[in-house]
Amino acid sequence: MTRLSVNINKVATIRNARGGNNPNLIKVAQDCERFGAQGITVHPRPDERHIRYQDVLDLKEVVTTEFNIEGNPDDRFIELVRRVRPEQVTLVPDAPDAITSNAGWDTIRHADHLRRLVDTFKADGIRVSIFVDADERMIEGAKAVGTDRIELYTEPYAAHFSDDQEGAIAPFIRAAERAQAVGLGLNAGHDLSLDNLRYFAERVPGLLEVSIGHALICDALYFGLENTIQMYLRELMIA
Ligand SMILES: CC(=O)[C@@H](O)[C@H](O)COP(=O)(O)O
Ligand SMILES: NCC(=O)COP(=O)(O)O
Repeated sequence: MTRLSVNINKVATIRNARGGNNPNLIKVAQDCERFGAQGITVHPRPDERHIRYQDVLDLKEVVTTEFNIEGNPDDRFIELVRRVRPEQVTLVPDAPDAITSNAGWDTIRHADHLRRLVDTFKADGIRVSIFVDADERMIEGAKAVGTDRIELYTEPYAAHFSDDQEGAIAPFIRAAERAQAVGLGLNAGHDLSLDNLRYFAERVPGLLEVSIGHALICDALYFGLENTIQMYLRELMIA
């Protein structure tokens, strides 16, 4: 079964808009878990425009499901992750000025850097996932640096889903098969939604986890957080 990790970045974005503590990120994380989420994902960025570094420390005290910290491994991020020791760290190569993550790693060009990071985090007992495009060479490169899992960057799938479902999913099926063949665990995320999630989860083999934030929090405005999480979980309950 594919697990749902709820990315709560957008909740922090709303909180930060007024400088107070409404909505309370800690309570939202706990409620996501109570409503069925099997993990909590955060993606702190250097400008702390949504998740603050202190949030990550505070969340560590309360999250009882899988805690997944995503981000670009600069020195501050590495120090934070090593201090918090979440169940999983996901390495994402996003530039500090990127609006959101917009590409996976070139795991061949950055092999030495990634290998050092993987070794460091694994020595701390943290599972490592590397964010990659649905490109078989990049998956083989990820395997070569010793990561436990990869996270497939699903924005291209989401962008093409409405006009060509089969074409949109094809590279992701190939990528997943490659990951399985080389023995890597498989996560996926970015722009997954109630529209495109079931089709993805039904067709991509070995999908262990999806992390979903933007669309899920938008849906919660209409359906409420509890209903929304249940709706996403239903999309993942595939016989
Ligand atoms: C790696 C990934 O795809 C997500 O973590 C995404 O980057 C969410 O970040 P934002 O909420 O800042 O868009
Ligand atoms: N890793 C992807 C993630 O955490 C959430 O991405 P999105 O659903 O906010 O696009």
